[in-house]
Formats: sequence, structure tokens, C-alpha cells
Amino acid sequence: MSDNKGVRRVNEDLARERANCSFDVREITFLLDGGENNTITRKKIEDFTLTDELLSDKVPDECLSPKEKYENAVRKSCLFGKLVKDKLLEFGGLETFGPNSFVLRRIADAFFKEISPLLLHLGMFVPTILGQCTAEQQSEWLPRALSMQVIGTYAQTELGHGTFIRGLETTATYDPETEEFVLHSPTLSSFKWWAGGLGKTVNHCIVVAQLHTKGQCHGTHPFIVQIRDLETHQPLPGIKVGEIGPKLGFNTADNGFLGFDKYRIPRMNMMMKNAQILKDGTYVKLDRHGKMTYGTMVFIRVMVVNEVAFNLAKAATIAVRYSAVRRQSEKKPGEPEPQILDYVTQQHKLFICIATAHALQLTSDWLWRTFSGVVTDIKHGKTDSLPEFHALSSCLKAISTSDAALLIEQCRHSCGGHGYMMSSNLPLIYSFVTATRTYEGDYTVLLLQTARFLIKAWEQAEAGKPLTPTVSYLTKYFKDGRVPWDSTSEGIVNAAYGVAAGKISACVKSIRNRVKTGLSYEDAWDLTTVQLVAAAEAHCRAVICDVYRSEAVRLTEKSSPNVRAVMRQLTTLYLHYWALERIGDLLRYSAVSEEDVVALQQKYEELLALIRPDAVGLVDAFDIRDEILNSTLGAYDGRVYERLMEEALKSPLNAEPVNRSFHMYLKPLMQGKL
Ligand SMILES: CC(C)(COP(=O)(O)OP(=O)(O)OC[C@H]1O[C@@H](n2cnc3c(N)ncnc32)[C@H](O)[C@@H]1OP(=O)(O)O)[C@@H](O)C(=O)NCCC(=O)NCCSC(=O)CCCCCCCCCCCCCCC(=O)O
Ligand SMILES: Cc1cc2nc3c(=O)[nH]c(=O)nc-3n(C[C@H](O)[C@H](O)[C@H](O)COP(=O)(O)OP(=O)(O)OC[C@H]3O[C@@H](n4cnc5c(N)ncnc54)[C@H](O)[C@@H]3O)c2cc1C
Repeated sequence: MSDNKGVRRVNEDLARERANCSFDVREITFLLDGGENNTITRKKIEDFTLTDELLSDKVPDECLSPKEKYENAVRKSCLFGKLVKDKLLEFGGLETFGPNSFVLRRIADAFFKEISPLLLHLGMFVPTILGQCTAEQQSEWLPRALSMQVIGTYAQTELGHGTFIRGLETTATYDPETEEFVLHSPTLSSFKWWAGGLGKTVNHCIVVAQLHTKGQCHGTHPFIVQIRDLETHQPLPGIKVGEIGPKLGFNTADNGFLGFDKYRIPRMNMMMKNAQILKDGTYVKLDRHGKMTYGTMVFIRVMVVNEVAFNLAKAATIAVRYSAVRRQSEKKPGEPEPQILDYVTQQHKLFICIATAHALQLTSDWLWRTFSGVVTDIKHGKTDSLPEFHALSSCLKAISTSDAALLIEQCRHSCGGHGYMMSSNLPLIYSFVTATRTYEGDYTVLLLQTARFLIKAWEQAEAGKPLTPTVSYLTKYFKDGRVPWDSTSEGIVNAAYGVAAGKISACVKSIRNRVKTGLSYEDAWDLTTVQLVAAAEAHCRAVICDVYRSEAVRLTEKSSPNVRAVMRQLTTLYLHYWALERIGDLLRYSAVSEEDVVALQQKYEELLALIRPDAVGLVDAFDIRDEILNSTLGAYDGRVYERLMEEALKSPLNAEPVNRSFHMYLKPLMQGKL
């Protein structure tokens, strides 16, 4: 596969796909990056960070022991941290990145095949200092955290409780005599469990604990707690800390446990932006909304939507490129084996992945802008937009993580046996993304939070009160009756809102009927939760369809006709896919007819055929470098079989022709001497 100058050639099928692509790939890259300048900046950063020799591992990470893997991840995290500090700050300072901090996440994937043990430091420790500390506290902690003298994590979840924050058992009892809090873990179930980096890496953590003062409990509050000596790294007296053991993924994140035995911290280590303890132990509540201490979780839920969109784009890139290279079976007797991308079933598996990566990325950009507005409101003392934003970010986090995990697994299936290889990177991408469905709020629990908001919104609509933007559609669909059917993209989005409204209405009726039978509201709610989760999902799907369609139209207003055409094909494919997936709901809540369903299916199959010639161009437009993709199946040049063999030869089992187990066990067994 090399020409005589030693330059590696691109696989011929991939080269042909690229030659036949109908549009300029760079144009879509610019759209996805938010403009050509962002692409230029990203590429510059990638160019000077991804050349480092520390990227290459002689032995694949997956062949190392858990301890070696962790140590390698710490080594790389420190080098990555230094690189960020030295080179990127030189490049213009972190502030110049803005939403481009996503570029850092992208680059980080080239350094860590799994997770950096420092992810929680930058991902949650620093944001919580920014969101929960007073200005004075920030000036104490932020410089130390940013210069990595203090390395931290976020320890909220306990062995006994993750979802139910009010049920956390760790206590922080104020002692006015010494002006200290006494942290204590009264039970085994109160041990902190899961925090990333806690097991071996961090020296500080944010601990969420029940605050007691003057004999009263004031609920959960965050505290900054030093847990290890800065010089020796030994756990401090009164601290019991360790790592929780192997997991499905996240195996380099040293998730940990932590218990306190009457451990004392200074009063000022309580994060005091939203509530304070005065020296004499008086509790002062500053949070007028009541849930401002949940702020870091909301921030991460917003970040996670972008995170999973990017990971789905990686999986789609791997699977589509591989499907263009891989040939299998025959369509007609005697014909050459086709590229597996030519099977319509394969297109059905993969093109929805490309479209969903776009849908989630554009929705994430929109969510980020909405979030910035909410943050500005809060800075001006306005918290009215928080309930709606909590409902919106909760359902988008739940649906995006769940859809992405399912589709990444579909990408793996679509690569057959080779997709099962760790070197394809699909198992690691999946193990990372499937965790996002649970952490930062479980899927069902978050959809029920959204449902709570939707039911209230329905009641407001009934009472003729004004509704906030994302639920204003309820007024339109308030009256019973089926939504008219119209097979245009706009018509499908309207029908999706109609379905959501129909489901919310059905939930309201169920709850009310159950209450009429004498049940309490809580019991009636509980019995209706299957429908409530489905209603929240329908609402969220309508929002994603709406945002994706309108954002794609807006972004392509000035695009070339071919780019506009292919972007339109993808949005239409996405809307048809979901209309067909939820056809039962449409038959129940809209006027769609059987002929309309046939037409939807036919149009969907036509779209698969239209997108087919551009599939490789579309994944190339994600512009994910080989170092970041980290995949034998998905590299730009398509040298799939060569890479699979190269990686196989790196296996430690291939370092010697005969393994010692032959002499120890097999031979004695063969000779009847065991
Ligand atoms: C939502 C809950 C389940 C609520 O439970 P309850 O019903 O018990 O709540 P309450 O009674 O307390 O309150 C009800 C009331 O409050 C409203 N509410 C609830 N939450 C909020 C909120 N957040 N904002 C606003 N309002 C809120 C709710 O609507 C009700 O209102 P009404 O009464 O009016 O109806 C809650 O308890 C909960 O959230 N549980 C989930 C727990 C959770 O999420 N835990 C997270 C632990 S930390 C974690 O998991 C970390 C994971 C690892 C993270 C890795 C980060 C990677 C991400 C990438 C980031 C990249 C960073 C880049 C850095 C780099 O360069 O690398
Ligand atoms: C990889 C990973 C990393 C993590 N990192 C951190 C970290 O750094 N810091 C940290 O503090 N935590 C962390 N967590 C913990 C994470 O936040 C919790 O696991 C998550 O919030 C879910 O809580 P839980 O485990 O208690 O699940 P549970 O709440 O016990 O959920 C179990 C089941 O019960 C259901 N359920 C629970 N409550 C309800 C309800 N009210 N109604 C209906 N169904 C319900 C859920 O839907 C689920 O099916 C991490 C978790 C993972 C997997």
C-alpha cells in the first residue's frame, strides 16, 4: 500500500468515494465548528499538540494491567496538563477558547484511550468553585486549582444514594467553639462512592454533606475538603479513601470511595455563595431559588450533550469508512462482492448515526446559548428561567445519552466481528457513552423531572396562563383532537409536538382518574410514571426535531446548493426515521393515514439512496484526526487489514512463540501428568 516514495496510499474504495462526493467537505466542517475561523483555530491547536511522541504507546493500553493502565493515564494526564498550561496558554489563553474548550476535550481523546484521572478536576471541581464559591473563596482556591497545586474531584454520590440527594447521609456539623465543621460518615451506606480521581489521584474534593448547626439540619451543601497530604500524598488522619475496583469502562479514572471519622475542616471551607454559616453558627440562606447548589450538575448535563454528539460522530466515522472498505457476500450470483455500505440495511444502520450526530451537535450549540442566557439572568438575580431550563437540560441529557449509546452500539454491530476488537475503539467509545446515561442523573429520573414540569405547564395552559417558550406548543394542542397530518418537514415537527401534547394530556387524565378513586396524588403519579417518562421523551424528541430542522436551515442559508441539499437530506432523513419509529404514536395522536405511512417509508428509503454517494464525505466532514479516532477500522487512509495485523502483533502474547503455560499445564495435561 506504499508508493515508491514511502507515502501510504489511501484505500482505493475510499479514494473513489471521496472523488464522487457531491459537496466541498470543508464547507460542512466549518458549519459544524461554528465558522471557518473556529476550524482554523482548532486545526492549529491540533497540529501543535498532536505531534508529541507521548501519544504513542508501545504496548496497547488494553494489554496493560489495571495498575499499569492507571499509571500510564496519570503520566499522560500530567503531560497533557503541562501542555495545556505551557503551549495553549501561550497560544492565547484559555479565555480565547470560549466554547472551544470543547477543542480540549477533542484533543484529550488522543492522549487517553479511556478517561483522564484528572477529568473531574477540570470537569467538575473547577466549575463548582466558579459556581458555588464567593469571590473571596474563588480568589483563594481558583489559582491553586488552575495551577494544579490543588487537584480535586466532586464527591456527592454515596454507596447508599446517588439519585436522591436529600437522602445523603454524610454530615457536616458546625462547631462554633473552634469555628470548624466536623465531617462524619455515620454508616457504611454514607461512604462517598464513585467520584472520579478520588481513588488515588486527588488531594482535595468537593464533598456534599448534610449541614447541621445549632441542633438543626439545613439539607445538603458543598464543602472543599483536603483529603491527602500535599507532600506525601498520604490520606490525612480521619480519612478512609480508596479505589472502587474494575468497571465496564472508565477504568483509568480511579473512581473512589471516601469515609470520614469526625474529620475537621475550617468554617470557610463551606462553599458560601448560596448559603453561609456565621462564626456563631447562624445559618444564612442566600439562594432565593432553593436549588442553586445543584448548579454544577446542570452545567455538566449541558456539556454532556456535546460530549455524546462528538462520540457518536467518532463511531459513525469509524463505521462508515470501514463499510466503504469492507466487501462481503454477493448481491447477484457471480457479481463482485459489494462494499457493505451498498447494502440498504447497512445504510439504515449508519445514516441515522450521521444525522443524529448533527442533530445533537446543533441542539447542543443551541442549548449552550440558552444556558448562557440563564447564567446571565442568574447573575442579575433572576431565577425565573431555571425551572424551564432544568426541565430542558434534564430531558436533553437523558435522550441524547441514551440515543448516542444505542447508536454507537449499532455502529459496532455494523462492523461485524472487527467491531468487537478493542483496537476498533468502538467498545471503549461505547463504554464511555453508556455511562453518561447514568451519571449526572439517571435517564428515568431526569425524564421524570421534565415530566413534572410538563404536567405543571399543562395545568397552566388549562388555566389560561402564559407558557414559557419550550412548552408554548401546549396552548396550540390544548384541545383534544388529532393533529392534522402534513408530510413536509415542518408538518412532521408539528406532529411530533402534537404527539407530545397528546401524551401529556393522557398523563394528566390518568393521574386525575386515579386521584378520583381515592389515591393520593403521589400514588397516582407513581402509577402513571411509565406514561410520564414516555411523555417527557416525546416532548424532548419534538424539541430536538424542531431545533435540528430550524438550525440546519439557518446555518445553511449562505451555503452552496450542494451542501444545502445534503444537509436537507439528512434532516429529512432524521424526521422520517423518527416518524416511522413512533408510527404507533402518530396513528394515535395525528391524522396520518395508512397511505401516508407507506409514503413515509418510501421517502425514507429514497433518502438512503440519495445520501449513499456522500456518506464518506459526510463523515470526513466531522474532521476527526486519526490520533483522536484511535481506530484500526476508521483511519482516514482505510488501511484496515494492515492496521488490524499491526495491532495484533503488539499483543504481549505474541512476544514469545511459546507461552510458559504450555510447559506448566498443557504439556502435563497432554501427557496425562497433570
Ligand atoms: C433531580 C433530583 C432527582 C431531584 O430529586 P428530588 O425530587 O428529591 O428533589 P428535590 O425535592 O430536592 O427538588 C424538587 C424540586 O427541585 C427542582 N429541581 C431539581 N433539580 C433542580 C436543578 N438542578 N435546577 C433547578 N431546579 C431543580 C425540581 O424541578 C422540583 O421543582 P418543583 O418542586 O417546583 O417541581 C436530584 O436530586 C438530582 O439531580 N439527582 C441526580 C443526582 C446527580 O445528578 N448526581 C450527579 C453526581 S456527579 C456525577 O455523576 C459526575 C459524573 C462524571 C462527570 C464527568 C464529566 C464529563 C463531562 C464532560 C465535561 C468536559 C469538561 C471539559 C474539561 C476538559 O478539558 O477535559
Ligand atoms: C462512570 C460513573 C462515574 C461517576 N462519577 C461520579 C462522580 O464523579 N461523583 C459523584 O458524586 N457521582 C458519580 N457517579 C455516580 C452517579 O452520579 C450516580 O450513579 C447516578 O446519579 C445514579 O444514581 P444511583 O447510582 O444511586 O442509581 P439509583 O438511583 O440507585 O438508580 C437505580 C435504578 O433505580 C431507578 N430509580 C431511582 N430513583 C428513582 C425514582 N425516583 N423514580 C423512578 N426510578 C428511580 C433508576 O431509574 C435506576 O433504574 C458516577 C457514576 C458512574 C457510572
